[in-house]
Amino acid sequence: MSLLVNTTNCSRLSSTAMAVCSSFCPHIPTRLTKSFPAKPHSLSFKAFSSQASNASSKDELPARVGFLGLGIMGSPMAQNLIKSGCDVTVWNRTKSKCDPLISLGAKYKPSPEEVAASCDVTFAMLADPESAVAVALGKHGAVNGMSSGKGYVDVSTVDVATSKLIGGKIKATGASFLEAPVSGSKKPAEDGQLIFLTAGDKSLYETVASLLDIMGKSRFYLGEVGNGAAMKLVVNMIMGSMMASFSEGLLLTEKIGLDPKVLVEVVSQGAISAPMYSMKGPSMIQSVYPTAFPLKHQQKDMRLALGLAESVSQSTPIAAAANELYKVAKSHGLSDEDFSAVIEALKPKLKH
Ligand SMILES: NC(=O)C1=CN([C@@H]2O[C@H](COP(=O)(O)OP(=O)(O)OC[C@H]3O[C@@H](n4cnc5c(N)ncnc54)[C@H](OP(=O)(O)O)[C@@H]3O)[C@@H](O)[C@H]2O)C=CC1
Ligand SMILES: O=CCCC(=O)O
Repeated sequence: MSLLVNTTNCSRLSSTAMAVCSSFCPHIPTRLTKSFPAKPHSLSFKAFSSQASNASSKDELPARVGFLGLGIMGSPMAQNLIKSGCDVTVWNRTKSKCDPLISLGAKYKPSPEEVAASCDVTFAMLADPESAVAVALGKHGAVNGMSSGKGYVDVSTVDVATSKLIGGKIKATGASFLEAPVSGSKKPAEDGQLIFLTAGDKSLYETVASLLDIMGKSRFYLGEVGNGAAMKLVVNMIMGSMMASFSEGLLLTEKIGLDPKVLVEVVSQGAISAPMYSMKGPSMIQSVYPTAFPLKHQQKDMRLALGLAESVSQSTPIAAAANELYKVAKSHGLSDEDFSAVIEALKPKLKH
């Protein structure tokens, strides 16, 4: 059950929430208004699970926040925490991506282990299950720096088994674990408008609620570890199929002599309207794909979603067909383009 809370940004949090927020971000005075990133819309709705409605009521010690993984998503998320006054320590495999954040005031540690050891709560935003495991559990991985009283929040998109593996090892140190994959892409990450799909330790969820609210517009608490990962995969499975279907529509419109720009407009006014179509349609028509969500990650999510479906014998033929298109697009060197480049897999020159 969800409770909808009408709010604009942290400046509208309750005084209790603000007090907890400032305890996480010691440089934030109780009045937060100017410290938080501006939200693009003057009014937005925040959806919280019913259990989360008092999530900011706990009195926590001041927290040092770690952030591992500074790619398209991790960088702006960490940046929003820093801009909000949080005490943030960063690490990224490619060190140069830490530099802009260090310029903004972040501290740097040379390994996930050292970040986790020096922070109360550590977030991880990694590419895929393999990198999430490597950073959490590998040599000098975060698990080596975890102990009772600390928390690890994995916001990467991974499968249920991976999340359970990481969560289990983290919890074995006495620390808490929360999975919190996000819906929303590069721009929502920059604007602090992500949607968190969380599951795991409820106490950690409550502890980091104010931090999630800096980076996002809503958060769902879904129970035991795996539920957040699974929900995220279902959402992205739908999105991947939608994009593949939209691609077919754009190309068919053009083939029959109609203007695909008009199709985008027609779609935007009807029941199947989706921001994704209006945002990406115009550039797809021009065959340009500025990367917000890399195609390789969308294909990874289709693969993981199909595995999830297989595990419960759920038939997903549409998603399976869409996945094949993403695989074709990858095989033609489009992995690092935006996932809307899947349309290229339907063009004659790319046909096998
Ligand atoms: N982009 C989007 O719109 C969204 C993405 N997501 C998900 O968020 C996660 C991150 O996505 P995004 O930021 O776009 O991806 P990027 O590819 O931009 O960033 C991936 C991050 O993972 C790191 N990484 C990759 N492999 C390893 C490894 N073996 N060891 C250590 N670090 C590694 C990269 O480090 P390095 O810089 O050194 O390469 C980088 O920090 C993914 O799980 C994705 O599915 C979720 C919602 C939206
Ligand atoms: O995982 C990527 C999600 C992208 C989006 O929600 O727009």
